[in-house]
Amino acid sequence: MIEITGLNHVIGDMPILRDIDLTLPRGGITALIGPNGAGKSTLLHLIAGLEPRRHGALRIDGTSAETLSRRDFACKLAILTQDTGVASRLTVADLVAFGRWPHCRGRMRDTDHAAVARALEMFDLTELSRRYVDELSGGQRQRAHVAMAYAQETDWLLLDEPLNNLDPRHAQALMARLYRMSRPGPDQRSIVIVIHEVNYAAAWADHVVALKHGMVQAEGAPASVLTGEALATLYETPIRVAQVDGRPVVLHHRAEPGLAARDAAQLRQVV
Ligand SMILES: Nc1ncnc2c1ncn2[C@@H]1O[C@H](COP(=O)(O)OP(=O)(O)OP(=O)(O)O)[C@@H](O)[C@H]1O
Repeated sequence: MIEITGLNHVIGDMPILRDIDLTLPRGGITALIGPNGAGKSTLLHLIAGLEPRRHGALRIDGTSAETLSRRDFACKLAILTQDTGVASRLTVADLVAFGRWPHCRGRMRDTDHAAVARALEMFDLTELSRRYVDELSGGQRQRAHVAMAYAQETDWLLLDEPLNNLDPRHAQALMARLYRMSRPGPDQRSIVIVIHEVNYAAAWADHVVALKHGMVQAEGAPASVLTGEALATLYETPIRVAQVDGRPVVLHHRAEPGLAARDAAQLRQVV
């Protein structure tokens, strides 16, 4: 598990994260949700050591983050940030191979090539492997970056909005793969994922953490965090939640009750 205690983060004189005490369970999918600017990316960056942590403690699977070397850290935890940049004149296979750097330091062995091939296959990229990354569509490029993080073969996978640019088929396929790899087994991964479309959290997450104004507003199982009342408070907008197949379905697109029926009635009158 990842244990965060007393985490505070300030940029200039602006508090970004405040008094975060959080335990992210090992195995399964933890979804980080919350409005724009809540501090979700900052929290992932601090966990991954991309930004210096000045206040608070971080333990990863029982080991204090300070005692891990950069290389050990990179073999334990991979992060996909929102700002991946576009790697020009790099093929998909080359990009994914970057995920092997902490293991091979640029000297790819058979095991590294095999890991790259697995990652390409896992994310439906085998046919695109020789294409240049800057010639891919946004969704294909996003999948290539997720594959790079996956190829790092770490216990922990931190993904900041990996569903960006993905169409429903690929978004669902990605969540299904993450779900499968996070189930118990010898290669079980622990996934922490920032998601804006809360229905993907509702459908796939085991644990949900809701952040607002740099603080944890709620955490727990999807059914306990993804209620209409809690989400309306979190996002400061009307939100209704229905139940389908025993899981919450979040209706945030037009949440006023009866609106669709009234629209339809009005339309009938016009016609
Ligand atoms: N480099 C920076 N300098 C100043 N402020 C920053 C910097 N990076 C982030 N912030 C501020 O920190 C706060 C949290 O940002 P963060 O990106 O962590 O939020 P988020 O929850 O991931 O948002 P989003 O959903 O929009 O991606 C925001 O108010 C943002 O403006």
